[in-house]
Formats: sequence, structure tokens, C-alpha cells
Amino acid sequence: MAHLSVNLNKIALLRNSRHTGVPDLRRFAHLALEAGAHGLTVHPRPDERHIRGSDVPMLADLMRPLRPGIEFNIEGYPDARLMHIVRANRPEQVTLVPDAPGAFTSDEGWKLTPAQVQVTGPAIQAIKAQGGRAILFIDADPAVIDRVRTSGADGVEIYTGPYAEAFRAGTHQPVLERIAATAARAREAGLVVNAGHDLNLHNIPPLMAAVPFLAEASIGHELTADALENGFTATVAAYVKALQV
Ligand SMILES: CC(=O)[C@@H](O)[C@H](O)COP(=O)(O)O
Ligand SMILES: NCC(=O)COP(=O)(O)O
Repeated sequence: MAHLSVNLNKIALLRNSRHTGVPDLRRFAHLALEAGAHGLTVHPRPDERHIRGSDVPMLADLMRPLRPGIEFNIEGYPDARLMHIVRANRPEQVTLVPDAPGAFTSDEGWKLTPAQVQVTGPAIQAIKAQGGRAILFIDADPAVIDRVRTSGADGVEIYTGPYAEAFRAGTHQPVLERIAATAARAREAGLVVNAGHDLNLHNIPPLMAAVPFLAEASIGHELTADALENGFTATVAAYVKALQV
């Protein structure tokens, strides 16, 4: 069984297209948790296209009485801005991604080159120093796991965008095998194994069959699109169930 962390980015994206505060991010955070989500994820990008820095304290305050158990996961590139948000809000988990400031979306993982380690190392130390779990967003590549292990990170989030794309084409088996090999190597190294990006109710079952020990899936885009058709509460409950196999 994998935990569901609902990513609220796309609720915030819709909210930002008006100055009315509708849809209310606080309400959708409550709805997600009441529907059975094990946590919430936000990615406060530098351009604040969706999640704003000012959203994070509100969500941290909302979730604090529900801790432990319910987890707050903050994602982003470890620049001074993100690390200030992390220090101020002390989430249970921080997922570091190598995104450029204007990235269209997150579309690659850390390679942990010496230059990248110069960036991730201090951030990992700062996250762990305040009791947080430091997760590195990686591509499905077993070869990177040894570098993750020596980085001091607590775990990985395997980037599932290529898997989702291959799944749409019906050519996902080799990609899924690479994910499974990466996850197995990470587990052997004692790392937490998470996954995320473009996961949906169709591509989750094969992923869970291949990685039954997955700890958490953070899901936002496809879940929000499904919720437009089927309702947010019912959709979150369906994703919780899909991850329980
Ligand atoms: C890291 C990842 O794959 C997602 O969590 C990311 O937050 C997606 O960002 P957008 O919602 O801005 O596309
Ligand atoms: N880390 C992945 C995430 O939080 C949500 O990604 P997506 O489901 O919006 O693609």
C-alpha cells in the first residue's frame, strides 16, 4: 500500500486566474484529507504560477493538529527562497527537484554530478537538521542510487512522467522494468521510495504491481482533471483506493 499525497498545485493555478480566492485552497486541503489522503504536496515555484509562498503557512497551520500521521511535503529547487519556506514551515518531507526557475513542469531528476551535489548537500543537511525527511527527485535509473545513498538523502521520488507517456502509447513495459529496478536498488540501500508525475487511475495499477513497496505517490495534475468530471472527494477516495493494492 502506498500513501497518497495530494498535490494542490492545480487548485492554486485555477485560484490564481481570478482575484476572488475561488477555488479556496484551504477548503480543498480539508476535502483531500477528509477523503483519506495521507498528506498534501505543494510546489511553490519561484514565479508563483500556482502555489504562492503565502499559501504554505496556511497549509502548515491547517495540518499541524493532524500530525503525526498526516504529512506535509514541500517540493522545489533548493534555492534560498525555498529553503526559507522549508525552515519557516518545517514540513515532514521535502522533495528536492532540479527544476530551472521557469521550467514548464518538472521533467527530469537529479544526476548528482559534483556540481549538483554542491547544491543538494547543504539543503539535505538543513532539512534533516530540523527533523525533516529529505527526498531527491530522480529519473528511473538504478545507477543514480549509489550517489543518492552517499548524498545523505533519506529517499527518492522516482519521476514517472516517461512511464505515463509510454503507458499512453502502450509501450510502458521496459520503462516500468527500469522503475522497478531503480526502486529495488533504492530499497536495498535503505532509502524511502516515492513516485510521482502524471500518475492516474489507469497507470497506477501496473506501477503498484511492479513496486508493491512504494511508500508514497504524490499526485495532482491528473487527479484534478478527474475531479472536474467526478467530483473532488470521490476522486481523492478513488486514488487512495488505487494505491492500496
Ligand atoms: C515534481 C513533480 O513532478 C511535481 O510535483 C511538480 O510539482 C509538478 O509541477 P507543476 O504542477 O508545476 O507541473
Ligand atoms: N511529485 C509529483 C507531484 O507532486 C504531482 O505531480 P503531478 O501528478 O501533478 O504530475
